[in-house]
Amino acid sequence: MTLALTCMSHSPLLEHGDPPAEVVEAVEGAFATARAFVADYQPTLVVSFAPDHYNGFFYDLMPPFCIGYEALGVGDYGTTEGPLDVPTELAERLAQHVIDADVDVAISRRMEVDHGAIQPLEILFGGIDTVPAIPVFVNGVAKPFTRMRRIRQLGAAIGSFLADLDERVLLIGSGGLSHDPPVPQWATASEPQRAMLLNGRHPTAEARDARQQRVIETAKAFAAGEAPIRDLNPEWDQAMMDAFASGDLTALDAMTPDQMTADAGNSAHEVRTWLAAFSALSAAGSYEVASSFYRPIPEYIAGFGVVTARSM
Ligand SMILES: O=C(O)CCC(=O)/C=C/C=C(\O)C(=O)O
Ligand SMILES: [Fe+2]
Repeated sequence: MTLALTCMSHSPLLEHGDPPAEVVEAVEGAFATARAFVADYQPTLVVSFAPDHYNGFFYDLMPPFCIGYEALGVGDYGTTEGPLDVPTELAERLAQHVIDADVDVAISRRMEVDHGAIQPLEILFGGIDTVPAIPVFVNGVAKPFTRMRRIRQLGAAIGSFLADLDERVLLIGSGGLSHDPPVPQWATASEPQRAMLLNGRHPTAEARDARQQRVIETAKAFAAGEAPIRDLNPEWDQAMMDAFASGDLTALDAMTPDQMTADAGNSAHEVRTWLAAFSALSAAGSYEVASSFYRPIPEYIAGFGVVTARSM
């Protein structure tokens, strides 16, 4: 019936990075604003668009997007491990609706989700099973990428289902604007990294720690100006946020995956979750942005944004 939205960057460095206190305070303030927006809206259902970082989806079978009928947090970077409260029958109806709308979405009856899906739930709701939530995986790190038009169509199909429900639905889009954290790329990966990208499910504690430590060390080097990764791109980020706020999402159809990578980094494709969420929101009619926060934060390797919006 009504739709609202929170899109936010996530970062494995939220608990492991060390930005200046003033920056941490500003980010906490943006989270508090989003929390108040959500508390005021009182959602009865969450639909969460999130990427994965080779914790739940691997190159042995990599869909562009996937609806979870059941889901489990894997517990990476200190996030909560265990089941989300997924309304399975509703998720099944959602997937059927999306497929009927000519978007051939994958489904999972046991979706494993990582910090990308879990951090917003923890930040906004204080836990991963405090509100019914349907997770929708949107590939944001693993080539090949769909065109942005396709993400807009996915969001529209999901939004048209949600807009007819007798529920107060909060849409979440999780992930970066510009950023290029050290997620291995198949083309340049070592053999051990390729084995992880292919099927690295359920790593040992030591293997997970080694992966995580590499990200933490890269963030320190990046903040010192010494990491071989792409710079943040605040102009690109602001243009994306302006486009989402404008309500004209078709303007983003012209973007190409290669240019997005070149402009804003390998993980800038996570912004697809924002497009899916805004496109779903627009299915309920015009919308307005209620709050908007942005900071380029090298210590988090992120052009870091937090936006809330609601249909009018
Ligand atoms: O384990 C690996 O090697 C992958 C690294 C990783 O998970 C990095 C994640 C970074 C983000 O989620 C981000 O900045 O959006
Ligand atoms: Fe990410």
